[in-house]
Amino acid sequence: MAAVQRLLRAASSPHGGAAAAGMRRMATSLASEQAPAASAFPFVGAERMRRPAQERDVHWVFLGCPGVGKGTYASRLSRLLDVPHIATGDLVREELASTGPLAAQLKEIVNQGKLVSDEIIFNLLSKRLKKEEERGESGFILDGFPRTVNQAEILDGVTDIDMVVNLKLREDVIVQKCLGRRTCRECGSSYNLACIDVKAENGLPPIYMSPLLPPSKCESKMITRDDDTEEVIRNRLRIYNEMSQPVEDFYKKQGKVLEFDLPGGIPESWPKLLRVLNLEDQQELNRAATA
Ligand SMILES: Nc1ncnc2c1ncn2[C@@H]1O[C@H](COP(=O)(O)OP(=O)(O)O)[C@@H](O)[C@H]1O
Repeated sequence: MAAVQRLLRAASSPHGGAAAAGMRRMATSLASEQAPAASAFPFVGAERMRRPAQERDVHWVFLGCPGVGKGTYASRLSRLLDVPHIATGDLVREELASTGPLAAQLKEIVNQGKLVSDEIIFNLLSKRLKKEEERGESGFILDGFPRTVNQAEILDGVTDIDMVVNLKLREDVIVQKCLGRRTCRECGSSYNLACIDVKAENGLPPIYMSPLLPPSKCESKMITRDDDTEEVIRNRLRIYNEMSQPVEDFYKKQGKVLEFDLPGGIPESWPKLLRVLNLEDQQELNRAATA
């Protein structure tokens, strides 16, 4: 983890761009600190999953269009496996909500649905990883990062990503889901007011997703993200297809991508995801431990 951090710090330094070649060299020298390369789909080994989180060393990436549900499933898996869920969008929003020097600059970029610079992202990420190291945490489930091939290459230079889960959902549903997203301004819980019920068409399956309504304590405190307007959502989808789709191809070439078509809302999708990840046993073990 320290190696990942040092590299991300180097990438976010003012000389980061010019130091690309140096970064590669650094990555090579840091390689000796890394664990031996994992097989493409280590999660299929149930034994590995039964080991404590420190030994399991989960290094996963969640890809997928804005609003597809990366945060929902990545955070559930992070609780199940006891590894940190690191969402760069959350790091950006924390910075936005602060009085830090970056806040005004970030607001303009994010509210237009554009990507913030790699330098800023590496900076935020390296601060987050430093906290993780101080807390003695290990492993990660990354959500919203990498979003460009450049980010993927830098990450690839320093750490071995075991698996990339690519969540997929039809675009018309994604727009409805983003428009329905709400967060409680007090406790930070996420909800969705959209009731999605679309028929099968043009070879696409029907899909039903019930709304995820807030409990009464949160009802009057719902807020909508400034970048969840239809215009900005469509812009984010366009930018995703242009900048982040190539990241899928980057990892596909490495044989690390698990494609996951969401069959519906959480009640339908979560058990299916656990099944394909071979994690049903883990859920049972956690239940037994907390019973
Ligand atoms: N890896 C990244 N690279 C560049 N910009 C990012 C990255 N992660 C998040 N952002 C910025 O934060 C915004 C919100 O990100 P996120 O919460 O992941 O949104 P989404 O719902 O679009 O997946 C993005 O639109 C972008 O401006």
